[in-house]
Amino acid sequence: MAEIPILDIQGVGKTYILNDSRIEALRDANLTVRKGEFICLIGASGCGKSTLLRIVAGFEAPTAGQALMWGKPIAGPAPDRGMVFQDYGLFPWLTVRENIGFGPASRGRPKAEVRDTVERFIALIGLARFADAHPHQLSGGMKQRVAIARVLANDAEVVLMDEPFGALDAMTRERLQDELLELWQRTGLTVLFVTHSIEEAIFLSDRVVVMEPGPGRIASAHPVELPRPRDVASPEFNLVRRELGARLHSHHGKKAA
Ligand SMILES: Nc1ncnc2c1ncn2[C@@H]1O[C@H](COP(=O)(O)OP(=O)(O)OP(=O)(O)O)[C@@H](O)[C@H]1O
Repeated sequence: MAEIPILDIQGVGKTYILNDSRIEALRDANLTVRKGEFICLIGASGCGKSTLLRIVAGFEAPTAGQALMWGKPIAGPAPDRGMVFQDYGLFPWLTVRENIGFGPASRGRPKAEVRDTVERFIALIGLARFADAHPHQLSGGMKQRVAIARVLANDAEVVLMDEPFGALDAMTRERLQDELLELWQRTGLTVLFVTHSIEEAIFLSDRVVVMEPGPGRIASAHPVELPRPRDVASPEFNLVRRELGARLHSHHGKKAA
C-alpha cells in the first residue's frame, strides 16, 4: 500500500466573491507532499500561492476539492500546522520564553511540561542568553528563530511560510536561509514556503512548484537534485536556475526574479 503523504491537495479550487464578481484564485490544484519535504511555491503575483497556503493552514476552506493532512480533511487551523508570518507575528509584550510557551500553555499543558518544552526549544535555536528578552531587543534572524520555535513547541509538523524574507536585505536573507535550512535538517519539519525568487527556491527546496495566474493554478513541479549545502555560484546551480527561469518565463512571459 502506498505511504500516506503528510499533505494531499486534491483538486483544490477557491473562488472568492467580491462585490458580486467571482475571483477564481485557485483552480484544480493537485499536490502531494511527503513528510520532511521542503517545497517552494513560486509564480507571478495573484497566482494563488497565499490562497493555497491559507487553505493548508485551515484559515480558508476550499470551494472545490479537498486538502488532507495524514489522509484527514483539514477542517480549520490546528497546532500541527504553523504559519510563520513575514513580521514573525511574535507577541511584543511577551519574552522569548513566554512567546515559545504561549501555545502549549494555552492548550492546557502542565506547567512543568511547558517549561521543559520551552527550554528544549530555546537550546535548539541557540537563544539561551536572550530567553528573557522581548522581541524588540532581537535581530531579524533571532525573531525568525523564535517564530519557528514557537511553531515547533506547538508540535507543528508542517510550517507554512509566506515570503518570510521578502522585505530583507540580501545579506540578512542569506543568513536566514542558512539558519532555516539548518533548523529544517535538524527537526525533520515539512515546509511550504512562498517566494518570488527563483534563486531562493532552488537554494532551499527539494521541489519547486510553479504556479500560474488567471485563474491561479499549479503549472508544474520540479525536483531540485543538487546536493546540499548548495552553492549559488556553481555551474550546476546556474544550470537549474536557467532551466527553471525559462520555464517560469514561458508560463507567464514575465521576469520573476
Ligand atoms: N479574501 C479575498 N477576497 C477576494 N479576493 C481575494 C482574496 N484573497 C485573495 N484574493 C484574490 O485571489 C487571487 C489570488 O491571490 P493570492 O494572494 O493567493 O495570490 P498570490 O500568488 O499569493 O499573490 P502575491 O504574490 O501578490 O502575494 C488574487 O486575484 C487576489 O486578488
